[in-house]
Amino acid sequence: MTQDELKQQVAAAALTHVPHGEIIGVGTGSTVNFFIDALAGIKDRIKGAVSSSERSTERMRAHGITVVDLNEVEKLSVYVDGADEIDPSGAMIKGGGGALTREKIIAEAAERFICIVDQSKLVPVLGKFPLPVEVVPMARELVTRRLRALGGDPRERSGYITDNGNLILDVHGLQIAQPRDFEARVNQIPGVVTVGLFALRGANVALIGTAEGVQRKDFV
Ligand SMILES: O=C(CO)[C@H](O)[C@H](O)COP(=O)(O)O
Repeated sequence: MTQDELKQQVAAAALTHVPHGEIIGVGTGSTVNFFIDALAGIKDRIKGAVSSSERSTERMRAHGITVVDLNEVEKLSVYVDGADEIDPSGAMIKGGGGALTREKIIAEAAERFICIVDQSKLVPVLGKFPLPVEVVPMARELVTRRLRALGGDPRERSGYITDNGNLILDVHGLQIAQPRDFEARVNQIPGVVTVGLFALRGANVALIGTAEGVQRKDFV
């Protein structure tokens, strides 16, 4: 099976987690694109979706899925999103697609985070994928120095501006053995908008696309 087929398979499996008559949270990325396309087939089952990026909003609207402002939503039981890496505790690196801030906001608002990944995203320790950090432009050099002091090699994502008008530093060379501690430390650097480490609020369920079918992993 190709990687795209694995993504498509896991995206279809996530439909069973979509609650009837509710608004759901929808993430960003190529795996989520397959989920949005599958969701279109059952769009009458949901009231609408909260979107984590302009790209996902556009794709959902093209399918006739109603996109709702998070501020108008009282209850969000489920958020479906991909990840760049996920470790055995359900902690993730996200933000390869640059949507980490809105993703983290929606993840925090949701009762359950359903992570959809193909098996290549499973890692024993987070950090091989460069950790994205969204930064207010005037703090670029300050945050770069602080991240170096934490052992990383931050590199600005060239020519990229987030949906919120900020830049992204991709931090190479990390081995994040204590993701919750590391997330808290990076969050505290002034100028950091969001670190793409989702450990303090990790996944509740991972659906993993493998050549042998979709596997499910629950995290406590
Ligand atoms: O965090 C994300 C976007 O900001 C994505 O979930 C992550 O990059 C995975 O993307 P893909 O499904 O394309 O591999």
